[in-house]
Amino acid sequence: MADDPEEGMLSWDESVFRDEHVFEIDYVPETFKHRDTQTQNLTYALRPAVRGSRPLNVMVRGPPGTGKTTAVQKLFDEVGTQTSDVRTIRVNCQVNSTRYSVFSRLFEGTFDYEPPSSGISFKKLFGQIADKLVEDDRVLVVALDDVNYLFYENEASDTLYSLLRAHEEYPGAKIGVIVVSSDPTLEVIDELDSRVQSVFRPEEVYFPVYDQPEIVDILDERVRKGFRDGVISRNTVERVADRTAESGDLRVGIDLLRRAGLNAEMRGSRTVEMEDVDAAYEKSKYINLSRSLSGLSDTERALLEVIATNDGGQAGEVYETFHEETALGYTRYSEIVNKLDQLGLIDADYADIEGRGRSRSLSLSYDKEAVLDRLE
Ligand SMILES: Nc1ncnc2c1ncn2[C@@H]1O[C@H](COP(=O)(O)OP(=O)(O)OP(=O)(O)O)[C@@H](O)[C@H]1O
Repeated sequence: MADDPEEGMLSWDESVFRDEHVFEIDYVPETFKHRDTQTQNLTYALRPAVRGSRPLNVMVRGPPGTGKTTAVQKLFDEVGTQTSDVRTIRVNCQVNSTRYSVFSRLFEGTFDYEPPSSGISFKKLFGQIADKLVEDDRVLVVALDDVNYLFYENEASDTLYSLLRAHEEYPGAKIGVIVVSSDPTLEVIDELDSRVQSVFRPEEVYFPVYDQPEIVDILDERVRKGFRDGVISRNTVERVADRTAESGDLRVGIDLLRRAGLNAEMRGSRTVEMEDVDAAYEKSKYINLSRSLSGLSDTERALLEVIATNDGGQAGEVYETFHEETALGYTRYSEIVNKLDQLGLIDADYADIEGRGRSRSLSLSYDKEAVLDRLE
């Protein structure tokens, strides 16, 4: 086949990629540029844990795709190389969005197996985790990643309260918490109950969006590892970085490189050109949308679909259709509307309606077809 490639197609052993894996979501970059201050502050907060004491709590904030999860991952890896007396567990709150489910994950991280599926009380679950910590004389560091999802479900205060007061109920238990929020509009401390505020005074670490030159610098490593030599020019990488800077999310840039590479191959080209990047951007720009949608439950998706088909509709009318489809009541409906609004998927604005006072109109924040396509 390599001798006689069909016109316009690369043969199987020809590729623009050297290693496509570096563009995938679970790839942990070797170098972590432009995050020195943040890494230092995080390390400083965790130093006491390495010495066997309770670490400082930390609040990490910053928009999506600014390296927060990567920083925590790298920090936990580093702690692991220093000592085995600290247990580090990262909880993805998009998946584990209630106190019970956060603690189930902590149980799993502690014992290496899941808690009994028949269900045990929260108190028991917590007791077993704490007893094991004290027995092993280990410090536990919990990273609540995407903690904003706990707020959307009204579970943040209870979860933090349990973690922060653990040492009172279980003497000898040493737990530190890193909360990571990717919702720039969420005032984490203000939104907590006062009983939590009085015990939670975290160090703050902020992750700003990367600017265009920083993005070029960071993407350069992926380009060198992921593409064969000479496949993509500096100008084209600059274009990728321009697009990425518009969205502020580094994931857009990584996804753009991969899709542009695939587009080039589809054209039968051995080089990635501007046109490949521009075509890829039509998909890559929605990476954040896809990510938000992937965390939604069936009912949340159902409501979003109703809103999409009645884009700009009044909250009351949308509710009627939603209720017909799901039989859910108004309270649950309002909660989901708020969550979709907080996630940046919809805009729920109050407007004066003639003769009917003030009412909310619900409109999509993204292109309708883009949402409907991805909901299918
Ligand atoms: N400085 C950097 N160097 C190399 N890669 C980076 C850097 N910062 C982020 N990345 C990459 O960008 C992607 C997104 O980063 P990460 O998941 O850490 O962001 P985040 O801020 O946690 O996002 P979210 O808030 O949406 O969870 C990952 O693929 C990560 O490897």
